[in-house]
Amino acid sequence: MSAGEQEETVAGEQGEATAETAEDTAVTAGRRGDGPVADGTPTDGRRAGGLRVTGLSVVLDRRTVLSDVGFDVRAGGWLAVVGANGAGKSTLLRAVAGVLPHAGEVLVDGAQVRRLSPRRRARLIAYAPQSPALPADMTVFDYALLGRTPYIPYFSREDRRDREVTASVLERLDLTELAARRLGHLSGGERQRVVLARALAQQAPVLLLDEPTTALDLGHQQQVMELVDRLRLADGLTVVTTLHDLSLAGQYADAMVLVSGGRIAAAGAPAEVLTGELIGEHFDARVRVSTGPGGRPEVHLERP
Ligand SMILES: Nc1ncnc2c1ncn2[C@@H]1O[C@H](COP(=O)(O)OP(=O)(O)OP(=O)(O)O)[C@@H](O)[C@H]1O
Repeated sequence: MSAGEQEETVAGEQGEATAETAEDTAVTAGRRGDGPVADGTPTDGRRAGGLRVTGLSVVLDRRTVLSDVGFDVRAGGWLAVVGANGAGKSTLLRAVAGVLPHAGEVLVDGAQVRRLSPRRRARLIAYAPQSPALPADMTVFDYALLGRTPYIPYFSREDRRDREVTASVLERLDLTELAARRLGHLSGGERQRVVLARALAQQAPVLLLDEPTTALDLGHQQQVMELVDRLRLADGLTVVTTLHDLSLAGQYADAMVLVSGGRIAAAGAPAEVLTGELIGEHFDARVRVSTGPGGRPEVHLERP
């Protein structure tokens, strides 16, 4: 049984089914059925990889950790989820990934994810957790190959294409040299890239990444973010990622939600969310926000 299955379920009533009118797609964060749209364009949640989350609530250990969270991400959009420690970001990603019991709805291309078999769901949503327990004796290649499981028929083994996809992902993440290495013998940053490799090998249209860069050196941070962005632009991948590095989030995401106390406190374009005022209020930090290339916000810590 997974950790998610052991955790306590469900707050509040079930969320509504997908909304279909223009009014229903209005950009009003935190209301059931509403939410920001990754590029400011309304989405009907029915295009390839379009993600809609409505009325998402999670109770853990009798405590409401997420309350009535809603947002839309257009197919091919990149939504960054930001917020202070304990705000509920990882919980949000885990609920969307379907590994945590929740109230509310998650829709991909209009389909209610909770109604799909785990196998069908895994073909739609790939999730790279922050620091999963890894089997120490498994090789890097075999672990990344697990991403192909939803495509391998029951009672069969992977085929040549599964191995090719896996090898190609490892190469793009600088992991080819480590393919035969046991997971127990990797550094923190190498482990993090292997977890990402497994998610990418899944080739799902929606990719959820929980803090994908925390253990990475600068070069590998850039490599991972650029790779994800290239996949997004080339294949229309829809990306949702939590990120503590607000400038990095502002550089890559085209929409942002700020989570605070389990609710969405602000939502919109990065420049609308990454303001000195909002960061001061929700992170208890003093910062200066400047405008970088392309008008994207850059956040600098300032000594009080
Ligand atoms: N199994 C659990 N039982 C009870 N409370 C939990 C459980 N898991 C997480 N929480 C609580 O839920 C809240 C949200 O946790 P979550 O991990 O989603 O925060 P986060 O925003 O991702 O934080 P961080 O930035 O530190 O990673 C926290 O207060 C945490 O202590």
